Amino acid sequence: MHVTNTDSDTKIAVTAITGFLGSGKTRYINQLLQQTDGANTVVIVNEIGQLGIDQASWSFVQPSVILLEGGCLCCQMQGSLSVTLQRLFTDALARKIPRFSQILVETSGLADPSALRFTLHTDFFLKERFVYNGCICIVDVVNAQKQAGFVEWSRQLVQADLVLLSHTDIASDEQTCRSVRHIAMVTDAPLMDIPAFLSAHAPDSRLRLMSVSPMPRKAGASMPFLSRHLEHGAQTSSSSTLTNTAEVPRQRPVISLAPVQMHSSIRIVTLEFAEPLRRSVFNRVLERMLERLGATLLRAKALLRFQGDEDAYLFNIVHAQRYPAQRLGKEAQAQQMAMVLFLDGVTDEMELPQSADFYEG
Ligand SMILES: Nc1nc2c(ncn2[C@@H]2O[C@H](COP(=O)(O)OP(=O)(O)OP(=O)(O)O)[C@@H](O)[C@H]2O)c(=O)[nH]1
Repeated sequence: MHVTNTDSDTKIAVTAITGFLGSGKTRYINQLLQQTDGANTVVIVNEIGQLGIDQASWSFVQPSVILLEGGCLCCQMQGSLSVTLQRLFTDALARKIPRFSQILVETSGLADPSALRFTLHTDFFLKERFVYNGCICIVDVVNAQKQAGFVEWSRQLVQADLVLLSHTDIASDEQTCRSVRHIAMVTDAPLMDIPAFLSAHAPDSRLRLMSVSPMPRKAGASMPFLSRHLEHGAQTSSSSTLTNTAEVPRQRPVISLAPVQMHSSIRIVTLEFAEPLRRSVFNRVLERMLERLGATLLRAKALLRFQGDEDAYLFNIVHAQRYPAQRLGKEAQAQQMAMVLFLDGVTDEMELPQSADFYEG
């Protein structure tokens, strides 16, 4: 990572936050924004094969989140990223949205983050106005051994300027040591565990660590600030949205994605649910599904509602680890219910889960 003073003083800093499926990117950015003045920051979240599931967990923290969904940054979404960055710049210039000094791009768990750098360096408009500020790669030390076999894991790590270790609170010392040794074989980027990183740096110096020089914030500028995009129906492409669910949740369009997509060897299955589920049936079917999928399941995420309950819930599963469901606020009420599964090693004989399974149980 090398940023000249001139660049970092005058251009908007763009930082890639990468890491394999379920490594903890969303959680890390949430923590970072809670501890810093997120008002000068825009977050762009790239999701592959998902229906705004990450956006649901975002809307708690701050609404300056833009979702690029339906494909991967390194494959289908590069054009949408350019358009989104251009649009942000011109809207801030025209004072349609408050000024911001940095952008965090959360890549999908399968993306090659070099696509971001490439886009910023090759697009003339972007090159003049934005500066690549480096790449933070989050590595889950509990699952690093399993994930290191995937080319995506190494590609992300190779691009890292800083490696942050997640799940150290639940990892054994042995798991952490082995993961650190493995990481060191791929990159010589500095490495820290996330709690240590967050507590060791005051918010300002944390931003500077990635060579960001925060610009003074316009007095009175406050979030939420992206509603204009919605008012003008600003969609960057048919498969991406520029949206602010916290402010106008019901305007978010429902997008139907291909139910099965591939990314290298990984199969991405999206299940959509039209009606709230019965909790007991869901739990039973989920257990059965996890057992049946076994080691083929790399990651599952779901945003669901249940009969007799107004709230929506976010479910996170990483390999065999099922995290406690997270109750979401009212903002998530209008969001499409969906479950996304990332599978590896699926054979043709294997029956893929269907949304109907969760109603029949
Ligand atoms: N105990 C613990 N749980 C964590 C940690 N980091 C993430 N998690 C949990 O792991 C699950 C996945 O975390 P996310 O932040 O959604 O991961 P992600 O990298 O954004 O996931 P994808 O976008 O699907 O690749 C969530 O339930 C998190 O709360 C950590 O350091 N410790």
